[in-house]
Amino acid sequence: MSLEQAKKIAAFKAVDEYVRNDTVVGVGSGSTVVYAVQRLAERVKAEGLRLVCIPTSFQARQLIIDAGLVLGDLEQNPRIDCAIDGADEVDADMVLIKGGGGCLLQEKIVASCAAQLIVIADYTKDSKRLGEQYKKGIPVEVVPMAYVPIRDRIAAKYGGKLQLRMAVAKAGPVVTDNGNFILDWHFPDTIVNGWDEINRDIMMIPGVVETGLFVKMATKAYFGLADGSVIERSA
Ligand SMILES: O=C[C@H](O)[C@H](O)[C@H](O)COP(=O)(O)O
Repeated sequence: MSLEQAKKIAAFKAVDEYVRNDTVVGVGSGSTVVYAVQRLAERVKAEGLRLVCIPTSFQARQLIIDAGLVLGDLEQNPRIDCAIDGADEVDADMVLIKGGGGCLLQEKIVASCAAQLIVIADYTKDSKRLGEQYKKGIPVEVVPMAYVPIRDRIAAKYGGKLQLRMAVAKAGPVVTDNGNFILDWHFPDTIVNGWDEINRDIMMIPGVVETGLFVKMATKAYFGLADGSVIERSA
């Protein structure tokens, strides 16, 4: 089974188990969420479900609109029943790295408004510790004018290297949906836990907007496996 199939079975299972009539759904970002939106649209059509979908990015908004789903926002729906989102890595304690695709701030806001954050992923995201499989570091979204002092402070305190994420089809850095830059922190592999404190500490640096560390947020994770099965992990 391909990686895409593994993403799809995880996404379908999450939607089937968590979404029912009148659910307000947070729609995450990334390549796995595409399958979740596909399944939401299929079920709306087949079962006549009434759903409201709250996007976590420009991409998610487009997915919702293109699928003909009802688009909502936090002004009208400050309480979300479940947010369904991908992850770059999930550790044994259900700490997540997110933001590999540049979306983390709105994802964390939406997840914080949700009764449940459900992670959907393929088996390459399932790790004992962060950095075991995902090698692109922990994204930190920062106000552009502050990227150098923030970079230097995190490196001085915790070690490792922080790289300004550069755009591919544009000269210069990636600019997030919120107009910010992203520093990817390639943290030293001596850091294996204590992410809650590290996250809080980094968040206190002026100019840090959000980190891609999601600690104590995910309630359940579905991992699609190569053999066609899906395993679940709960917080
Ligand atoms: O910035 C992107 C988001 O945090 C994604 O949810 C995360 O990168 C996982 O994306 P994918 O499902 O494409 O692996």
